[in-house]
Amino acid sequence: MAFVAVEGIDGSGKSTVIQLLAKLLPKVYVTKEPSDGPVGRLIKEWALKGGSVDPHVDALLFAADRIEHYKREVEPKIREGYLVISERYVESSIAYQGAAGVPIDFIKYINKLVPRPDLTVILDVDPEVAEARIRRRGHVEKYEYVQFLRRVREIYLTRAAEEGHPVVDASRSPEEVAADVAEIIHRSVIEPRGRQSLG
Ligand SMILES: Nc1ncnc2c1ncn2[C@@H]1O[C@H](COP(=O)(O)OP(=O)(O)O)[C@@H](O)[C@H]1O
Ligand SMILES: Cc1cn([C@H]2C[C@H](O)[C@@H](COP(=O)(O)OP(=O)(O)O)O2)c(=O)[nH]c1=O
Repeated sequence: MAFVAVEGIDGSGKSTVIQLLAKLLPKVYVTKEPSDGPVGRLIKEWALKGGSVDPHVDALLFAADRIEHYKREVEPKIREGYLVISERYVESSIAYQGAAGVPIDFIKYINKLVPRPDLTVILDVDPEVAEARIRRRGHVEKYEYVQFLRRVREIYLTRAAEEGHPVVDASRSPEEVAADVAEIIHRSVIEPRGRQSLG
């Protein structure tokens, strides 16, 4: 049916909001990157724990995981008629590996093998707020430090302006954020498909 990517820095509330979206929208299939596949596991067990010496390696691994994720999981579920919502997709690589110094043209090029989503929504929150939320959650990972997340946020917002991605204020309650995101998905993804099927 359609494919939506929900993006934002760690602690912006993606997982929390996506769980609420699954209750607000029809026939939702939830997935995420890095995936649970072999490349995704390598990323989580090695790259994100500081194993990789160069962020280009991270970009390549995330791109490889994404191709596998899209072809094995996302594409089949779209064909089965689901509204597939992925927590993170290409914009995460552009924002995070871009902030780590990898040229954005390189990141775009290695992600050419997967299609653009029907919609990308950016959850936006001050990195200090996000960091405080993460601290309450527990483990902090390689890419989760405030000054780094400030650069990640800037790239997300630049990309949103360039590509027309809607940006949602994620500093509010999960319910308010989820209601806004659901309305955006309804307006730009679900309703246009309803009109198409009406001919
Ligand atoms: N809107 C919110 N307001 C306050 N706390 C939140 C909000 N959304 C999520 N949290 C909390 O912040 C932490 C990170 O949320 P999570 O959904 O895991 O973020 P992400 O998936 O973007 O890293 C969790 O402990 C969660 O309960
Ligand atoms: C998908 C993706 C994630 N990341 C980073 C963002 C996060 O800090 C980290 C893990 O993603 P995260 O959403 O935090 O997964 P989990 O909740 O399982 O820890 O990977 C990239 O740097 N590039 C990417 O392309």
